[in-house]
Amino acid sequence: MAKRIDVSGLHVYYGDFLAVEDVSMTVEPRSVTAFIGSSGCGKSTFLRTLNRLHEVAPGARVEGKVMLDDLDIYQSDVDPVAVRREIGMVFQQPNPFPTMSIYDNVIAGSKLNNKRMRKSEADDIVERALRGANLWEEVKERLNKPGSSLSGGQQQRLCIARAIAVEPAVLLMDEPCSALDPISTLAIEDLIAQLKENYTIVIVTHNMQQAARVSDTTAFFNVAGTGEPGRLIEVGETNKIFTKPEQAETERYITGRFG
Ligand SMILES: Nc1ncnc2c1ncn2[C@@H]1O[C@H](COP(=O)(O)OP(=O)(O)OP(=O)(O)O)[C@@H](O)[C@H]1O
Repeated sequence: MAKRIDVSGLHVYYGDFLAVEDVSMTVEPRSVTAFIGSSGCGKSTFLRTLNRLHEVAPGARVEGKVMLDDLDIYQSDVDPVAVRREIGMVFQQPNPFPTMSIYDNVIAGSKLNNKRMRKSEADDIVERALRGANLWEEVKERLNKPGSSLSGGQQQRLCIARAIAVEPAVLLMDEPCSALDPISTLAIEDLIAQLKENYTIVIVTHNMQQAARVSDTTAFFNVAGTGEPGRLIEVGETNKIFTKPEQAETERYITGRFG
C-alpha cells in the first residue's frame, strides 16, 4: 500500500560536513517524484535518508524529521531494517546477487522475513513480483539460471522484482537507468508508470527528459560551491517546473544556462 513521505527541516551530515541543508517536502503516494540537480548537490544523500540507508556510511547522521504516513522513521525505537522493508531501493548499477538463481534473487528478502515459507507461497510471490516488474515472460522458462545471466536491463528489472517482492510502500530509485541502453531505459520508464499505481516512487535522475517523461512532481536541488551544503531550491508539479519555474536558479538549470 503506497504511503506518503513528509520531510521537515532535514539536515544531513557526513561527520562535520553539512551535505544537505534544511529540506522540507512531501512525497505523495501513488505518484512519481524526480530529484534533479547538478552533481554533488545531495540528491543521492537525501534519497538515502528516506530509508535510513545513509547510516551505512560512517559518521553520517540527520537532524529533522521524516514521516512515513504516521511513523517517524527516525524515532529511537524504529528498526532501520524494518524501515528498509517498507521503503525499498533500486540502485544505479543493477546488483542482483550474482551466484543466486533468478528465482532465489526475487525471493531472498521474503525468505528473510518468513523462514518457514511454503514452496507454493514462494512460487506465487516470485511470479507476482516478476510479472509486476514486466520480466516474467522473459524468464519464466529459466528461473533457475543465475541472475547474472540476464542482460543489464533485465537485471535491473530483476532488482525491481526483488524490491517489490516484499511489498514495500515506497520505491526509491537512484539513477536506475544510467547504466542501461535506450531500449532498456524505456522498458524501465514504462514500468515506473505502471508501478506508480501501487507505490510511492522517488527517482534521482540526471536526465531531464526522463524526469519530464516519468514524474508528476520534480524537486530541483543545487549547491552553491565546493564545501557548501546542497539545498532544495524548488519543488512542484513537473510540467510547471519545466515550463514556468518560480526560481531563476531552476530556470537556469532546466534551460541549460547553468554554471
Ligand atoms: N559517504 C560520504 N562521506 C562523505 N561525504 C560524502 C559521502 N557521500 C557523499 N558525500 C558528499 O556529499 C555531497 C552530496 O553528494 P551526493 O552524492 O549526495 O550528491 P548527488 O547530487 O547525488 O551527486 P551525483 O549527481 O554526482 O550523484 C557531496 O559533496 C559528496 O562529496
